[in-house]
Amino acid sequence: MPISLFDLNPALDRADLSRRFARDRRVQIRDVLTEDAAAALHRVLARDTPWGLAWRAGEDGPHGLDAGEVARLSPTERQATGERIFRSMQGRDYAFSYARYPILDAYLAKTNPDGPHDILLEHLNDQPFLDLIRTVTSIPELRKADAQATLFAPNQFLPLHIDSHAAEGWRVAYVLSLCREDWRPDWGGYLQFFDEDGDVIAGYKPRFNALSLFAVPALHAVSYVPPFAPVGRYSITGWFRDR
Ligand SMILES: O=C(O)CCC(=O)C(=O)O
Ligand SMILES: [Fe+2]
Repeated sequence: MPISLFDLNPALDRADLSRRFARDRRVQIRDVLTEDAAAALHRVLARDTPWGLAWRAGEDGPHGLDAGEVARLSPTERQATGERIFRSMQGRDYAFSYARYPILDAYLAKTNPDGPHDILLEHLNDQPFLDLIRTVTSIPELRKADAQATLFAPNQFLPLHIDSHAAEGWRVAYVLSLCREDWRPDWGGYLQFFDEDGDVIAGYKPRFNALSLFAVPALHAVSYVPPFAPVGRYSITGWFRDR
């Protein structure tokens, strides 16, 4: 029998998770999948995902490059992009940089029909998973999820923002973290939550097989991954929507 990419851990304490989400508007579900499913999904990210690049530097962007476009960037273009991002963050402009593979876009464009990313997207939108999320969040209207694979490599980051797309039906953001078990806190890449004064009120370390959920809008960021971190802040992320 092929290994499933998405078997939920049957032992989750849904009542406890739901109490925590109601209290904090966020919760992290550790060991959300079975060990085998999480390992299979990690292999898809580490071996079978054609990573593109998402970046922005102030008014320049957001840009979404696919893997082929990234491969064709000249060293001069790479350096110029890095400098633009650097200057934006030195000042007050918004910028970001991370590797990504847009799973929903690829599904709709039939880029790799019935490939592992398509199967994953179907599981994310299947009743067992949506039921878990509806129960934990107590939002019965949640009806679908989009998805992208993301990889924050050294020197990448996603600064403070709020996911302000409520008008498009975004209700709950999710990050399924699929990193090494022994991620060192000093390697950055935390999903951090902030108060209005800029103080960090919570932060989730990159983990293997942990699903973070939070109601949006909310002030959050992915902290900078320093040059000495190993490549590997892998996740599947997106939003659960009510329409
Ligand atoms: O990867 C994460 O931890 C969060 C990603 C995020 O905030 C976003 O894509 O809007
Ligand atoms: Fe976000």
